[in-house]
Amino acid sequence: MRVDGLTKRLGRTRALRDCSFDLRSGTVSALVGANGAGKSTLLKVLAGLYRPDEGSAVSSGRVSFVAQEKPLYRSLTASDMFRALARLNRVWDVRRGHRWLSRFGVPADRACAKLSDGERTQVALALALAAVPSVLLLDEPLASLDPLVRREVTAELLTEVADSGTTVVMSTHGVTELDGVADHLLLLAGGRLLARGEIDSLLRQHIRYVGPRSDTPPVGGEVVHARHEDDQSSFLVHAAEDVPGSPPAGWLARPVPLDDLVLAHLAASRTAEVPA
Ligand SMILES: Nc1ncnc2c1ncn2[C@@H]1O[C@H](COP(=O)(O)OP(=O)(O)OP(=O)(O)O)[C@@H](O)[C@H]1O
Repeated sequence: MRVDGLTKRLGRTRALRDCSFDLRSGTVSALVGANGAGKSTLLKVLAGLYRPDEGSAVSSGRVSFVAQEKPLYRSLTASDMFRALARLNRVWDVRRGHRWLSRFGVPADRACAKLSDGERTQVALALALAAVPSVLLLDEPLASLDPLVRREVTAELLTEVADSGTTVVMSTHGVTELDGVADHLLLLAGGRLLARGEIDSLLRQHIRYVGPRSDTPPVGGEVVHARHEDDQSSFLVHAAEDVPGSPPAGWLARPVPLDDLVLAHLAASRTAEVPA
């Protein structure tokens, strides 16, 4: 997947601004950002539902998209939809779809209108997987699922995509759920990509320094967050390169968990003025 200088306007809103990133096939990316940051818009451009105003977005192979609203035919059962879509798609693995539903105990012979919200999510995921996609785009797929099923769904999805080499981009507000699941992070704020890259590298490059009261951090790099007390300062620094092993004298260096890293960037983006 290659996105280059992507800008998308919706009405008078610039929902995406000059976004660029590449994703190798088989990667699993967490797409995070505040409400209105542009996550759904990015997924819709990647799915080919929106055309870029500037720049480009190219995904190779078959693309499956599970939209946030999970539109399904309410009067049809999952089995009805599997049959109908088998006729419309050249590649269609109905057994894979049914396997997913049985795994989560979702009835394939009940009209979607009579399923719970979480069960409808499972039908939407089953349809997306039955299309045997090379790229799987999921817009907040976990939102309607209970905590135990969330964990099971992410684990099962990982197994499914690892076996097939599928590239996954999944938007979410629950970053902790994707810790250990996603290998890439795409962090959007005001339509711009604030941070992106391999999660392991981002975690190595973000360090919290705690030391004597100071207006400046003890090392170079972007200050994502700073807090000052009477005789102590704390800086969360994003270094361009991996951070050296030992901190400067008088300072403690602490690793930053993924959810803290994301929250710090989101908080910083809220206070920063985003130029129109
Ligand atoms: N059809 C539309 N017309 C005009 N503006 C729109 C339209 N759809 C979305 N927007 C605006 O584009 C921006 C990005 O919206 P988007 O739905 O992509 O955000 P999001 O990150 O998915 O948010 P959420 O986490 O709340 O789902 C928002 O400011 C939103 O108000």
